[in-house]
Amino acid sequence: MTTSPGTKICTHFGTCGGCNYLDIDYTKELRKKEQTIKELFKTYRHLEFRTIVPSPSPEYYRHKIQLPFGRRNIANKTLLTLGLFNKESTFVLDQTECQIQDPGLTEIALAVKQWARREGLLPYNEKSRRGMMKYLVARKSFSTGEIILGIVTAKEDLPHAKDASKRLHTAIQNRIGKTGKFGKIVGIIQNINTKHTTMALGREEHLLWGRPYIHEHFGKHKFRVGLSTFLQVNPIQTPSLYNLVLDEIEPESRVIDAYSGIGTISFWISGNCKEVMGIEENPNSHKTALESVKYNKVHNVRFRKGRVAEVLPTLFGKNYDTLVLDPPRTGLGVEVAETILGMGFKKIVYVSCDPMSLREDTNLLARQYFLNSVQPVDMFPRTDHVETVAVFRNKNLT
Ligand SMILES: C[S@@+](CC[C@H](N)C(=O)[O-])C[C@H]1O[C@@H](n2cnc3c(N)ncnc32)[C@H](O)[C@@H]1O
Repeated sequence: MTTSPGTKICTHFGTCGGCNYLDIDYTKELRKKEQTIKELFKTYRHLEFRTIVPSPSPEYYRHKIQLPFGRRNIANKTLLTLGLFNKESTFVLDQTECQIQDPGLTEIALAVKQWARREGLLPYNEKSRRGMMKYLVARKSFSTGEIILGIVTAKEDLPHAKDASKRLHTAIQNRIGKTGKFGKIVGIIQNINTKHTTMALGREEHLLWGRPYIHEHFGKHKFRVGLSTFLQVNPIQTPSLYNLVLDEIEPESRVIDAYSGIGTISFWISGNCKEVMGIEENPNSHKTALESVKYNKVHNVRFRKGRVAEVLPTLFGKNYDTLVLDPPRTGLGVEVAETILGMGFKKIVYVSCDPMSLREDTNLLARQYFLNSVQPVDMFPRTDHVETVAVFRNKNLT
């Protein structure tokens, strides 16, 4: 079996919970993903299945990492590890390489692990609730190469925080060098998460060095992105995804962009719209979206903060004709679907990162909307995940 020309299979493949398809040719992987979507939606009549959009790069595309710290016996020594969980989620791998992460982020992860070992820091243990180090979260801008990283700790008092963070900065600089080949570190943050939860990030942040955001560009729009806001992890493929949404927006449309994050889709489609209203619950994402309105001098985009289930009904009767949806993996659920059915949008463009919840939501919307097309987009090469853009039309308005 072959992968893309020149690709060697990662040492962790088979054990690591990250990749599923490193051992097959990328074209074969794409056909498998297309088949999954076709199979799931085969009972929908008159549906147009579009060909999957391949990622421009099936390797090194992830520009955000969220890696847990763990502990392993390596060469008869118990050592702190940093990497993804194994497939069975029973231990954290000692990551030495990764073929889907941006190489700069892999270098950062290696530097952080060496630093934590030298400092004698202990990984947090969920059972005993002892230890300090929970996660490394890092994000790199595709357009500027800027990198921020967050060390997530279980307690506030990182031992000798000031000196330890200086040593961390030096360790990272030494690892990634000054040529810019791996990117440029602009901020180091301590994020404190005292809760026993599956969420990586806590609410409290201390800036240890630099600034807490990177500059990222999408098309002609610029954003300042922090650690805790959502951003597509494959920025190389994101323009293709957003263009598929834009293609469905008729000129002078009045659009609601629900689950808008920092507003990247809202800004992307704004040139074709009379008005766009984004809805987002994460306060940091909402704040970033508002700042971006000023920063980019865009006058037809607005944002409301809150849960879609609560904000959407307040926009009833305000003449929005098109709804863009980009929910988390759980999808819309009954309450939001019922609200949508009561609002009479002409068209719905649904960006989904989970085909199963997309199918459930399609059934919920079926009373008033027929599914016109599904277009798979490969945002997550080498993994099982596949993104889909689905277009729905109102049965009463076509
Ligand atoms: C898949 S992301 C999409 C973001 C954006 N469209 C983009 O392309 O970057 C989903 C977003 O929905 C937000 N979210 C999740 N549940 C929500 C809810 N019930 N109401 C409003 N926003 C929600 C998340 O914070 C996240 O920013």
